[in-house]
Amino acid sequence: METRTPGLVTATGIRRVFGEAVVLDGIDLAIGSGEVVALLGASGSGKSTLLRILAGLDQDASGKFTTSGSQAVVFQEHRLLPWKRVADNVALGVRGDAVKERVAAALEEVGLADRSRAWPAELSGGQSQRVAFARALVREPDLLLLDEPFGALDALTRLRMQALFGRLHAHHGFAALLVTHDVDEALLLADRLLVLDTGRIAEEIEVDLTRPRAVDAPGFGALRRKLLSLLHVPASPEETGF
Ligand SMILES: Nc1ncnc2c1ncn2[C@@H]1O[C@H](COP(=O)(O)OP(=O)(O)OP(=O)(O)O)[C@@H](O)[C@H]1O
Repeated sequence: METRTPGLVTATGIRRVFGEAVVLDGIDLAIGSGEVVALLGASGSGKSTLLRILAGLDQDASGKFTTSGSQAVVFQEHRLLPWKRVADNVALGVRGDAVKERVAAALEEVGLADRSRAWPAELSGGQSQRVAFARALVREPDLLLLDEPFGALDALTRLRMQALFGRLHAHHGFAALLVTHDVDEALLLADRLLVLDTGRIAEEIEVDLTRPRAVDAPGFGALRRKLLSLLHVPASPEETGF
């Protein structure tokens, strides 16, 4: 694993308003080298807004933040250019030496070495999202910003993609901020969880589960129940009532 820059993101007092609505109201956040941080919260709690601010895609927030190292972003939708073949999509905007070889290596890593000449329209949703990951990897990011990257995939493909993410992280050691609605995904992948509620980070949880992780490993269920309760989701038979 390569050595990465420590303290990739440091944010203090991030505030974002849309008209009258205060969406983020003083967010403090730090992401260290190689750390995977999952960001959870109800729909509309401001997860994507925070990710967009950190990615530099929303420049109208107040507060302070610094980032160091290189970044890549993966969205829920793959955002491939339909008129470019897979390899050309991955290579888009990449500079430096041996781009062709780096693109081939990234496609190999996501299991799509044989689809480099395909058009995006010829790929399944899961394959398209693999290409989106290859496009991020080829930039050799210190930090990946992931906005529900598996949210549009069917349940089985999502599990495969989570495993792929785990392998890529173990190999490359990038840090990641993972916006997700999926409690199991957060517990499988993250070192730390942040729960957004009414504009603030309401809860921060260290995930002290050993790796490799599995949903039926000891401790997983207890953390899952705690997280669902923080997210106000009924989990026990008494709460679900059916
Ligand atoms: N460009 C915008 N203009 C006005 N309001 C916006 C804009 N972008 C986001 N918002 C509002 O900010 C709030 C937070 O939106 P955001 O997309 O960050 O939430 P989220 O937690 O990612 O939601 P979801 O989980 O449903 O994707 C919402 O109330 C949304 O309507």
